[in-house]
Amino acid sequence: MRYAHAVETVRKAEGELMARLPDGALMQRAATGLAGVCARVLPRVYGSRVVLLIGSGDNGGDALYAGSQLARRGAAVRALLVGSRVHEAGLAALRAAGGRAVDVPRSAEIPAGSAASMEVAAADLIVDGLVGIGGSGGLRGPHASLAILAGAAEAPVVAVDLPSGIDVDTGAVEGTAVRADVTATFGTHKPGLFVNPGAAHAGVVEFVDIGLAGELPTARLECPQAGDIDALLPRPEPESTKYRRGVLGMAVGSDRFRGAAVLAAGGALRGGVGMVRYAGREAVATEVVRRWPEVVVSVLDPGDPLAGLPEGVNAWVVGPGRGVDGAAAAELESILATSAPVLLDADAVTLLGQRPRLVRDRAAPTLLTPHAGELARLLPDTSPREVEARRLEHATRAAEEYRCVVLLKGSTTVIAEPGRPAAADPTGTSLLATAGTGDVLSGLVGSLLSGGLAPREAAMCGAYLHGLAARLAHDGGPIGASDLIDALPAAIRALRAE
Ligand SMILES: NC(=O)C1=CN([C@@H]2O[C@H](COP(=O)(O)OP(=O)(O)OC[C@H]3O[C@@H](n4cnc5c(N)ncnc54)[C@H](O)[C@@H]3O)[C@@H](O)[C@H]2O)[C@@H](O)CC1
Ligand SMILES: [K+]
Repeated sequence: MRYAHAVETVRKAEGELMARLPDGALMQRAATGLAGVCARVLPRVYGSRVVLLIGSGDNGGDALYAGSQLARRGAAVRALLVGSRVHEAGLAALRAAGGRAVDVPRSAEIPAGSAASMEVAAADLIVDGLVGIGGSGGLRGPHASLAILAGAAEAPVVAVDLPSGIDVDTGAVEGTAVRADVTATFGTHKPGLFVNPGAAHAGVVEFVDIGLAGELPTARLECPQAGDIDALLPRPEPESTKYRRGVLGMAVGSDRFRGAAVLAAGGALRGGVGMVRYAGREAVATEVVRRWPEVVVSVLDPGDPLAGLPEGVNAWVVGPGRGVDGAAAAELESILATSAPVLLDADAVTLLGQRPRLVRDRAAPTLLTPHAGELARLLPDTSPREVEARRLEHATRAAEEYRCVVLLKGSTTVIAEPGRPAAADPTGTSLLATAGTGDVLSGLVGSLLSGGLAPREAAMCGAYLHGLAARLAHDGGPIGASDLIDALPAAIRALRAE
């Protein structure tokens, strides 16, 4: 598991650790780790041209000390000083090691042909020490110009602690931010490194241990790795039966959206469910069985559909392609009245917006799996764009307001549960942005719920496998939701191999 802590927590932990260590010891640890990351990114250190972008805080100090270590190993190191101040001891160390510093004019624009722009263009490696956890908002003035120059340069960019300009606690990017190839982060991960758009600016994140672990409380955000998912995933045991492995009820699809039912059932079957019990109209049930003969169907009578809902299931998936009419609302209410865990997706999430108490007052576990548009409907005065820009914040708010677990789908899938650290899925990919992939996810997560995982853990495992399956299914061309289903067994096998 990778753990991320909010800025306030990092500062407190660093303060406590610093009080017990000699002056400057933490910065030396950070700088040594950073220099090691830089040395691995460069084909060779000796003779390389390294350009440091230096702001006025300790983030610049880390970069200056790391630069001094690289200079001692024979790199030609230039520091571009852009802040109103500079970390003096770091600068002295760089100079003593043979590095040079150039003052960048404080004007907003850095003209082409200026010394700074030529240094950046000719670099073999660019180190972003503009701002770290002390940053606020998008980059301003010459900081922004340097970030843009670094983005246009050929050289790889290593960010110090985090890419300057991303919001550390949320991953929001409001204005200009550095785009890094590698981020060397100190002491603990920061939430913005795991959540887009911040995550996309961070590149590969390398953790540098500065001995902070003992000072840190419970994480704000967790990012599961293959081994965590493997450990959580229910496995069939010798005494397993189809009932013990889980019976999943599915109220999905409609005459208009038959494919949603077929895809959701496929996601469930390949997720390892013991049995799928599909409930729906005859035409849909026929399609489901044609594609998946192992599904047991309950054909619902249009005159009295609630009477036909199967009993004895140990989790439900409701909503994809089901519609938002009165019958769908009555069905949702009836399923939420059971004591089984229920996953609500798509139309069921939309219906919930008008009836929040259905979930709020529920004793049994409930999991919502909206995309940004659906989540926006659950929160008054919130637009889908706002949800996309600050995913973690909005998923957390919805989980608290509806007192349930929320998996927010999208560019980074995040999972929130009141009183627990949020989780960010690391496998997401834009390959998943096609019709029907959400239906597959609902079935997959439903199968894990029916297998006995709690909603938060089922959501974490489902999101991870869903993204991994997309990556495995991809062989250069586009993929569809059906390909994801086919790739799920390989994704589960790959967990063990990783
Ligand atoms: N506190 C500690 O114990 C340690 C801190 N370390 C480093 O110190 C960093 C934090 O240092 P600081 O607290 O000095 O703060 P930063 O170096 O992150 O930046 C603060 C400075 O940047 C300016 N600034 C903020 N937002 C800006 C924006 N959007 N555009 C332009 N300028 C902006 C501020 O005016 C301020 O002068 C960490 O990220 C890490 O790199 C490490 O050395 C490890 C130890
Ligand atoms: K930085």
